[in-house]
Amino acid sequence: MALPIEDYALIGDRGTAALVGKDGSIDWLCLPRFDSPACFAALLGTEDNGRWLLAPADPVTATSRRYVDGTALLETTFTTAGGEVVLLDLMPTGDGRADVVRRLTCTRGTVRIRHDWVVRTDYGQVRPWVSREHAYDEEVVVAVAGPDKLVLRGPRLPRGHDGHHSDEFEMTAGDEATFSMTWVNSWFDVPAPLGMTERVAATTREQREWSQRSPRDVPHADMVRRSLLTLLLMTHAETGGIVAAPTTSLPEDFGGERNWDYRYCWLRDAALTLESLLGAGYDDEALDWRRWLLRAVAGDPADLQIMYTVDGGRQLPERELPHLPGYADSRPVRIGNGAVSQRQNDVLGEVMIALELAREAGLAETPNSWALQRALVDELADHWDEPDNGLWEIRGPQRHFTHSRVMVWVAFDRAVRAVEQHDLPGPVERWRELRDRVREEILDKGFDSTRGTFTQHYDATEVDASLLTIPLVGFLPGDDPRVLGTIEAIMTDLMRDGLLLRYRTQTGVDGLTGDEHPFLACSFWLVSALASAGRRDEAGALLDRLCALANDVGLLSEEYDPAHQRMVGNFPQAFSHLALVQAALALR
Ligand SMILES: OC[C@H]1O[C@H](O[C@H]2O[C@H](CO)[C@@H](O)[C@H](O)[C@H]2O)[C@H](O)[C@@H](O)[C@@H]1O
Repeated sequence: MALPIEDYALIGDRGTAALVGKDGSIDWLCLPRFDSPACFAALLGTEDNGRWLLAPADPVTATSRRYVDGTALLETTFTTAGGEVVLLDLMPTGDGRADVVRRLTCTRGTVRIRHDWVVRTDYGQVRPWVSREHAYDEEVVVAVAGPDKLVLRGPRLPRGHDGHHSDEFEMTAGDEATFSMTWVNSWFDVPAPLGMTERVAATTREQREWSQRSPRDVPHADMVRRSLLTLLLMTHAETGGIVAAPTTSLPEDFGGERNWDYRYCWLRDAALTLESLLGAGYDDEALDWRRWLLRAVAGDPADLQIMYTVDGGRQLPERELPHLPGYADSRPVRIGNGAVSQRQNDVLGEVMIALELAREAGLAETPNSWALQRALVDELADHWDEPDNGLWEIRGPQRHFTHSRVMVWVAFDRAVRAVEQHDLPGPVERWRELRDRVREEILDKGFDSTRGTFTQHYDATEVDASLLTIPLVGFLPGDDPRVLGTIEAIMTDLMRDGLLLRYRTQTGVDGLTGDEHPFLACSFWLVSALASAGRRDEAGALLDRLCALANDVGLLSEEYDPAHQRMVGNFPQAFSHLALVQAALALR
């Protein structure tokens, strides 16, 4: 049985990432890429679906964790009656390899350690062939199945029984034991051992240098730093693609069907991530992502997808994995994502905002980069009035979602500004005319003058938390009475225990069964909207409360269940962390 979501921490090498539990077990790891099949999938099943445990065998009386300052190196300290042992977990970056390093150091007394290495490839389903081999003057344990080869190294290698490789050994104060696991394709030889000391030092240095550039003149500067570093870990180093989260199917509703695969690059989430990185002064990342975008979207603008694989691939068909029982029995476990074929009209607006910010940060347009934006805006100009599935990717009927309409306005607005302010070529008269038309339409059909609020879609009287972005994208000023009315209506209708729901599921708008919990990004948007309305004290108090919801190492999932005080949904979630950064910047 997996731990509560908040009991996990993230380590990663910017190619993939792992979740390490407070109990010393790595319960989720896909190798070599975020969206590769998992070789440790206990998170969505049992330890027999694969995990790697290193922890005291004796009862643990206390556990504490922290990231080594400014890095994603995780340190877990276990105390037992007999002593104390510190477990350092990391995935070295920057060398193009896929390694996990786990170093145990006994700091006090004597501690008996339990080691359990259970590899199950293909999302916890396939038992590999495991053998001992000699390579590079040492004995190693090698697990092979299909395309995967996993090589375990260490001072004491575990022995096989019942599909597990296990061991127990004693450590006394001053002892150190370092284990590593390396993935290669099965047709390659066992790779050379890692230059451990040098790679650990280099990873520490790289991450520290990067995170030291994070802004300090913002509230919750440490949380902002951790969020930015978490977003960096979700950015694929080689391709520049940014995943929405490193997990699949952590449920939005425990025991329910709202279980989705987030290990892909949504244009919306990636553009918003980039906006927060640029806002925090990280300009270099914009170039990598723009290159990613140009490659992913290349071709006919009519073929634009709302999400891609991290290398820009277009195929991510949704399917279920019946062999996994799911986190807390939440079935089905899904891989791939059916939302890929949806129409979501907000996406281009998000992309145009991010690219405008990049331009303003000094990233010059190339002929290709502007030609692409122009082609996409022209394509939108031919379809701007069509209904869509909205940013929440509802699986019910398509609608004219007010948020999507506002983002259509944004797309035309940023295109007009590119011509007016950056001298880029384009049919500015047509874009201006469409921008003004969609604006009038929104104010006419998306606003309920009786209640004084914008509405979820043109046929609804319901509100939706996405409307909080209206002042943030510049559609109306933050102190406009229509914005203030919308903030009030959202706080009245969607607040649950001080946190915001995205929308009320009871209307059936999303075409799904079950309910969901407050969506953390929406509460961060409320912070930003309150700040733009001049209500900075209220905004600051809400930001304090939201930051306090992060787990002990500063990570947030997608949603939060205030009644049971637990995290819900995929973890850690870029949407939550990027919105945290933007909220803190709004209160700078
Ligand atoms: O709630 C239904 C939808 O949930 C997922 O989408 C959510 O996550 C996306 C990635 O962070 C985000 O872009 C979107 O705005 C969220 O609603 C899921 O991926 C969808 O398939 C699902 O329909």
